[in-house]
Amino acid sequence: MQNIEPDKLERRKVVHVAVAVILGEDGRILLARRPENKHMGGLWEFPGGKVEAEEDVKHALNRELREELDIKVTTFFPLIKIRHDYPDKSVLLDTWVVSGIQGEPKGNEGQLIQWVEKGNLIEYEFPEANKVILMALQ
Ligand SMILES: Nc1nc2c([nH]c(=O)n2[C@H]2C[C@H](O)[C@@H](COP(=O)(O)OP(=O)(O)OP(=O)(O)O)O2)c(=O)[nH]1
Ligand SMILES: [Mg+2]
Repeated sequence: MQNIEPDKLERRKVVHVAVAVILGEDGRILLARRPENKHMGGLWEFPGGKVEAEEDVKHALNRELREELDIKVTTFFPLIKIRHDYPDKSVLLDTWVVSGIQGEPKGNEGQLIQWVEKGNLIEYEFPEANKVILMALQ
């Protein structure tokens, strides 16, 4: 991380993000590629998005996967929460394993999606905060 003045960091609001490690029946994990024009654009991510004001994180998880992938979540459990300070933004990645879904995931917003073997995840370029998620999955 670049240097960010400590008092500036303290005043920042943290963006709460619902993040899904979607496990297929064959054990592969679903990745999506972030659009170029967005924060962390062009990098691979676990699907998900911002928790809205007054929204419960579980609701956000279900809503984001319906919006982004057109699937329904049936089984999920918490994995890890990661607070990370990017130079321009602070996030709380509220990360869940989704082990049951209904429907076949589609890149509903034009994003590339790909099922990846756990052992091959290291070949993909992720945002910095994801390192901890990748470690938690080992
Ligand atoms: N979904 C997701 N976001 C991640 C990951 N790693 C990571 O640093 N982020 C960051 C990037 C963004 O700053 C933020 C998520 O925002 P987002 O752009 O996905 O939010 P969203 O789906 O609600 O989209 P929008 O509000 O821009 O339309 O979290 C990840 O693995 N998955
Ligand atoms: Mg998103």
